[in-house]
Amino acid sequence: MIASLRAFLNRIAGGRPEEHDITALGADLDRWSTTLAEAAVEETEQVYGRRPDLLGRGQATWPAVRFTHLDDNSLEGVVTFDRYFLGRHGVAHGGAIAFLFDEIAGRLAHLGGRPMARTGYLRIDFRAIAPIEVELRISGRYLREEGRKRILRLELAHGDTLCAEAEVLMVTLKPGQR
Ligand SMILES: CCCCCCCC(=O)SCCNC(=O)CCNC(=O)[C@H](O)C(C)(C)COP(=O)(O)OP(=O)(O)OC[C@H]1O[C@@H](n2cnc3c(N)ncnc32)[C@H](O)[C@@H]1OP(=O)(O)O
Repeated sequence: MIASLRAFLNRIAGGRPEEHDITALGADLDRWSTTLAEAAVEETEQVYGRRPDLLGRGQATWPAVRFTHLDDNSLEGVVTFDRYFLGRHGVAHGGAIAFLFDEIAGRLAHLGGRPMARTGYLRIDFRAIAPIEVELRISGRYLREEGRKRILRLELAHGDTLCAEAEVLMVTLKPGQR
């Protein structure tokens, strides 16, 4: 279903359907919204975004990263921004890159069984355009750990071109902190 939803969003973003198809699609979506409302559950019970075994952790609105290497202190992977993540002129939206980086930072921060942490800052430099619909490389590693603070470095590259880099602070949550 998630793969279908991802493909659907991509088609919506890249398509210009006929008027009658737009009307029919809206009606179909409304019907499904009603059905899904009846299946609503609490956050702790939901499946969406909670399947690390699936591409994109089982959520359709996250750029689908495929990790090629994971150890306790670093990760590498590939990602393709599809049409849904277009900013303009064939280039990925900067917010999509921020979304990608925050998610990867979350993954990196919790490697090696480290305790739960949240993003304190995510400082991004956009160095070159990140084209959509081509495979890009992502990498992340620990710069240092200081008490509750984990300082991480992330990179997004197209071939030899560095598209974006970020320094991220992840802060270990205190007992009882949400
Ligand atoms: C597996 C997939 C998981 C996906 C996870 C995705 C990650 C996310 O998106 S999390 C959502 C976005 N982030 C948030 O909502 C966080 C909101 N902020 C907070 O909750 C808090 O500010 C929090 C937890 C980051 C830090 O607060 P708190 O626990 O009170 O820490 P606090 O005692 O103030 O600071 C601890 C240290 O971090 C430093 N610090 C905290 N925030 C910052 C910051 N923005 N800039 C610089 N330093 C900071 C403090 O200076 C302090 O340093 P030191 O120990 O040297 O004095």
